[in-house]
Amino acid sequence: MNIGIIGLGNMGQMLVKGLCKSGMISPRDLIVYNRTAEKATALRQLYPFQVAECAQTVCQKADILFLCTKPLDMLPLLRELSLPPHLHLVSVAAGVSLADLESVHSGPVSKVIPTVTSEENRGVSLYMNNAKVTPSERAALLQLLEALGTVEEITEAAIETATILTSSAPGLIAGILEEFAQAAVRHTPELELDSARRMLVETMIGTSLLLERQGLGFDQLIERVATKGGITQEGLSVLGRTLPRAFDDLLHMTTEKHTLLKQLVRRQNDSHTSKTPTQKGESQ
Ligand SMILES: NC(=O)c1ccc[n+]([C@@H]2O[C@H](COP(=O)([O-])OP(=O)(O)OC[C@H]3O[C@@H](n4cnc5c(N)ncnc54)[C@H](OP(=O)(O)O)[C@@H]3O)[C@@H](O)[C@H]2O)c1
Ligand code: PRO
Repeated sequence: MNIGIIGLGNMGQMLVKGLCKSGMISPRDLIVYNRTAEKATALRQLYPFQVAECAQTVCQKADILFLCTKPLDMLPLLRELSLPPHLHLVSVAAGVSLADLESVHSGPVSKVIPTVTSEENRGVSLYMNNAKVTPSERAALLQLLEALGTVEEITEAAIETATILTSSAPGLIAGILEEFAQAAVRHTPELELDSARRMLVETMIGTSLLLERQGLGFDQLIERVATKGGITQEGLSVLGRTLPRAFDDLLHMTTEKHTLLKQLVRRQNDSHTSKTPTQKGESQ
């Protein structure tokens, strides 16, 4: 099976690395195109994938096509291409709905929200597909996504909040840890910032292992750490007072951003469909 990838930024590169590292595919099964050709050069030393001279070649050669451009680059690019009717199109763009994708492709369409952690074959891919995706196309895609970690089938109604929990979360967790390290150094200048960061990274990895290998729930882990009447309990009380508001704000603002992005994509689509065929021809 030829797996096409258009766009070799964070997500395109994650797909190359995650799929190849998993052993599920050979790099030669991948056919890749990026606007800036040089981006493929270094990665190709490690994973000798096929490089296409243009996006159209990827569409012609691929059995399944991962589109990994930014949301507002996606529909304009798709409109420039001549898509084979049976090509299974897989968009990874936040804010681009199945309906948006169906407006440019009459064949099978899936939407996946991957995560950067899948580069290490761990993490959650969110997945949904339209009615044109056949059981065998779905199975083939799920097999690839399962090589990248776990898969959660999701609805449009839940995907935005789930995106924050799975796909934004690696960046958000890094942001939280950085704030934690900075606060520690503000509080105790004798502690070096890099040392605080190292302590937190190792502690986070150990915490993840306890949660996973011992199957502990968050509440059980808290019980094992927070001695009754002890120090950690004081810290947890502060978090209980301050974090609900912070996370409510975070979810509110990220939902607003999703809404704005969806409006921009919709507007882009509307302005295209309202143009006359002559105007469309002129703008190409
Ligand atoms: N980053 C994440 O963790 C994450 C997670 C889930 C979903 N997503 C979604 O994934 C998409 C990509 O995000 P990203 O972080 O990977 O962005 P990115 O690093 O900016 O990568 C986008 C890539 O698309 C390429 N591109 C743009 N227009 C193109 C065209 N016409 N033909 C070929 N290639 C083109 C760009 O090429 P150049 O090199 O020329 O700029 C760039 O390499 C977004 O839609 C985002 O919503 C991202
Ligand atoms: N990265 C993309 C963004 O920040 C989508 C979720 C993770 O827009």
